[in-house]
Amino acid sequence: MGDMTDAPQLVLGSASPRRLELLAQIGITPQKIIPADIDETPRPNEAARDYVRRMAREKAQKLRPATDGVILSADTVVVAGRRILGKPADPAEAARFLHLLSGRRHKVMTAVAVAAGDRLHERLVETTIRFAPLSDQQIKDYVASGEWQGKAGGYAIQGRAGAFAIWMQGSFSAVVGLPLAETAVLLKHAGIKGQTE
Ligand SMILES: Cc1cn([C@H]2C[C@H](O)[C@@H](COP(=O)(O)OP(=O)(O)OP(=O)(O)O)O2)c(=O)[nH]c1=O
Repeated sequence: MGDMTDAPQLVLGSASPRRLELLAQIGITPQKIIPADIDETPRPNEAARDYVRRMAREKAQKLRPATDGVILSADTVVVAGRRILGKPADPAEAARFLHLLSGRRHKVMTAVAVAAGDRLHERLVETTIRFAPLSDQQIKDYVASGEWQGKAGGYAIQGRAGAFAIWMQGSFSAVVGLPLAETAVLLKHAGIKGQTE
């Protein structure tokens, strides 16, 4: 049997292996993966919410002209007070981020954008997490593990940093990079269904 559906093709506009795995978790396999390389510099005084939405949107818009089908992209940042923490550039920055997050509450914001035809829909999901106080040694060991690489805020809750998170309110999948409930709804409206509906 060939492909009997007339569902549009799905293009995942992301280099994140987490986003691909999260989609697989709800039975969605993109036909193509095309990471979008955009300038991730926040504008002066740009609010975190505005920034993360703009990033998700710009990733989708960058791919739109050359890409048919439905495009899914997302962006995740950690927000501590008024500071936006993206992916640390090096181990020293990862350690600085973890010192900042130690013993405090912070937010993880993930925006997801779905472009279909000339329409673009987005959702922003915010999760609040509280970290236990982290000792210098814990931070050193964590940075040495390398798990901070490519992760907003310098940690991955789905790995050993799960032990740092003593409380959270929001969406676990959003923290890992893609809010599954909201993504499923956006994709369904664009004609793409997973195995959960
Ligand atoms: C806070 C946190 C982030 N992350 C990841 C999710 C994202 O992949 C990454 C944030 O970087 P992003 O810039 O959102 O995404 P990316 O560079 O990985 O991929 P692309 O831009 O191509 O879509 O941090 C975790 O995996 N676990 C966590 O606990």
